[in-house]
Amino acid sequence: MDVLRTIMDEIECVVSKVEKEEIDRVVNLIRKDRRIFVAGEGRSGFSAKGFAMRLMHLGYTVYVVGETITPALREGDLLVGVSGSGKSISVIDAARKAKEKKGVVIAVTSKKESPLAGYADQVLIIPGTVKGDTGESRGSIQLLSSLFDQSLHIVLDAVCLIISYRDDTANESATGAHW
Ligand SMILES: O=P(O)(O)OC[C@H]1O[C@](O)(CO)[C@@H](O)[C@@H]1O
Repeated sequence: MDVLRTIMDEIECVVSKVEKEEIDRVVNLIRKDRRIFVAGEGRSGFSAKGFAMRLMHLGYTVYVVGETITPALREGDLLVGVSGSGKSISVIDAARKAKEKKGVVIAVTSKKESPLAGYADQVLIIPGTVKGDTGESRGSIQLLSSLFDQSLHIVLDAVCLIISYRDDTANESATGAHW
């Protein structure tokens, strides 16, 4: 089996199923006049941090939930919770707290019917295989949540690219924000 070819085909299949309208609504919720918090566990957390870093390069005020100096979320702030399964407790908890504080919640997940999605004002469904999927329904040769993780990274980069077009942010300016 050509493993690389199969992985590329799997990613293309998942990314092609992401709703463009959901991406547009997510882009519209990301504004410079509101603070943005990201939350995620494990590999989902790594992608959430990558997303936060790129938004910082684009001039947004971004924090990672759980980091040492992350402030409290306030009314009107945005939480982007990332969980393929939609079941990771710390991410659900962050979403619940954000709603209690009258924040806006985006859930980036594979599962529309998950606990995380239940707290969301807006979902971004990336229908890639996640760790709990079993049998035929996995639809992937890869282990655990790899297919979700890979597709997630591409979709969040697409969100950042669309934001850069909207804000007219050039590569040079983003480079200037890089450490
Ligand atoms: O994306 P989820 O479902 O919240 O899972 C978070 C992480 O949990 C793990 O199973 C273990 O950290 C990772 O594989 C996964 O990225």
